[in-house]
Amino acid sequence: MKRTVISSSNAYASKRSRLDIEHDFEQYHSLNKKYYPRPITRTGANQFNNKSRAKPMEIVEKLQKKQKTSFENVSTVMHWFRNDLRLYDNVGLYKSVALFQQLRQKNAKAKLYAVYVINEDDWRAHMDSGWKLMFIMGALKNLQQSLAELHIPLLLWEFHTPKSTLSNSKEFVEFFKEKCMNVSSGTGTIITANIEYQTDELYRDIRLLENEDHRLQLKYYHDSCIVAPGLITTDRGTNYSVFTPWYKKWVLYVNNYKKSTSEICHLHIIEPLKYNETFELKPFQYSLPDEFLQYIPKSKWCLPDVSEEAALSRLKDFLGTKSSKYNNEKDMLYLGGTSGLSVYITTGRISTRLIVNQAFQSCNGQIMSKALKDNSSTQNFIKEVAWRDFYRHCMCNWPYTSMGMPYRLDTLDIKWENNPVAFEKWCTGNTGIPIVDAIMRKLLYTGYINNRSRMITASFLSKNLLIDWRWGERWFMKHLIDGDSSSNVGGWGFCSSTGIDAQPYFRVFNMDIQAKKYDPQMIFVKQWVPELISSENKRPENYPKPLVDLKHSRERALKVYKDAM
Ligand SMILES: Cc1cc2nc3c(=O)[nH]c(=O)nc-3n(C[C@H](O)[C@H](O)[C@H](O)COP(=O)(O)OP(=O)(O)OC[C@H]3O[C@@H](n4cnc5c(N)ncnc54)[C@H](O)[C@@H]3O)c2cc1C
Repeated sequence: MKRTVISSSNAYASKRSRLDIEHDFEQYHSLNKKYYPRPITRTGANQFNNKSRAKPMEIVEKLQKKQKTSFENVSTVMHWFRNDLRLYDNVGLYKSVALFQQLRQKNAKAKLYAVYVINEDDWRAHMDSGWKLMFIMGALKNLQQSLAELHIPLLLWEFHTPKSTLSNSKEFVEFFKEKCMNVSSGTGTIITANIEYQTDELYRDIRLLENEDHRLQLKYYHDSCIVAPGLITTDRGTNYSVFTPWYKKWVLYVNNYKKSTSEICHLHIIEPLKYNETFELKPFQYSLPDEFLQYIPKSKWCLPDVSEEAALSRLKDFLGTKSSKYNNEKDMLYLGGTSGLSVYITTGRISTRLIVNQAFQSCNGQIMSKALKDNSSTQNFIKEVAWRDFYRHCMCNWPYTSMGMPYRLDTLDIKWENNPVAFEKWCTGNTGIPIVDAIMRKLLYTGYINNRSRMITASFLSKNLLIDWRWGERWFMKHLIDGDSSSNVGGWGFCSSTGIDAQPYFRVFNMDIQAKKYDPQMIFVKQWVPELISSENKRPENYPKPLVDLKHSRERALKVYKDAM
């Protein structure tokens, strides 16, 4: 990702000024009660497991089965963009164009639109970061231009209510229907959209499906995964909760498609439209409120290029130069050894099908080696992209993990220490453990840290500090440019031993070993913790003493976890 080059002292100065702003650490301690006054309980979560409560994804599928498409009195087709802000290989958009072409044969005046809906309350409830929202706003402007070249206007609708309402509410359904009616001048509209797998979003879609009528028909599609949720099950038809066997099936599934084509994944490319609708391209009037931008360093921030082309060229660069070294370099803290594609993937500026198709070209015809341990660098890169699918599948299978609950419900009994002062020090990079502080400061300053960094800091928070992993999970969402609830919950569950296919509880990262292995010359640490630049082996006065003793805190974690599990 292209970012401004900053000197270490700038980084620290900027972090200090940000500290003055960051005051409400309590918001990370629990779900926001304004939006979730009655959070799900362990019993409620178990209802999904014992099938006494239907999973939202199943409800969507059931409702969709009953649907029939009718073009009667329909004049408008509209694609509703969500986390799929791209033209290239977008299933819902592709279907939208196909439906429109069918409709056009019946109604020569039919129109095709695209829409994006802003609900700031959804952003607040989900703790979307300023970095990510700024990226989305830039991407929308760019998308508006690209769509205009296809003669498709992109509308921006804002849903605001005085009482802070999420989009899974009946108020939203009314708002949405009314907006559609206005666009189609009182006739019917067909909406296409790609499914988002978090429960709030699925319940929003369910509500809309339940309120379908002749004025509004909704068509939802699987798009964000390479293999859609529900397609990979064990031979007994149950859901996988362990990655490796799931991944082997995933590979089989993908290879099966490849047998009949030259590509490994099917891409959905829209043909040029024979359609020449003219309209005035008006700049969007919306600007992000300050509350979402307060954590962004004003003087130095630099967003990655938001265009679809930038995502493609980033992929090309990565596959051309770095991917062959991925196995050795992906974890190094001082190198950019990974693709840096996550913000593009999270916001949907690039499809993971396209990524895997392109990466596959350098895999000698095999997406995975016969023995997993022999996977080449590029094969392992594809495997990482598969982890993203895995976590999405899991969120559909265990929906309570999208409602603030751990996958392993027994871990609710862990007696967290939850020291708010220790939490603040972790958040702001002042724990006195250099590697943790360097990573947390980088996160604050840039909105991005690599996977190893996320694992190190998540392990430190949940094990060494014994702070409920959900505090850290929320902090990450609020500060990551690529914040994605299923991967974030999945990653935190893995590191804190509370989630799906997690590390065993007795695996506690040793911070000294992590530092020696992934930043042996302290290049990364000295960049972000400039206090340590000139300190040979002595701890300088202006750098905090370690918040915990690593050995003692490890033993404490083992005991507390063991007592609960
Ligand atoms: C505690 C924790 C929190 C995380 N939170 C997020 C998050 O909010 N959003 C997010 O996109 N990823 C998250 N991850 C996964 C991973 O760290 C990032 O996807 C990755 O660091 C992004 O950088 P990259 O694009 O350069 O990755 P690359 O190594 O180049 O990987 C390419 C893509 O594969 C996917 N991917 C890679 N590793 C993982 C993984 N372990 N799990 C799921 N998908 C993966 C991502 O889409 C990534 O962009 C988290 C991991 C942990 C341990």
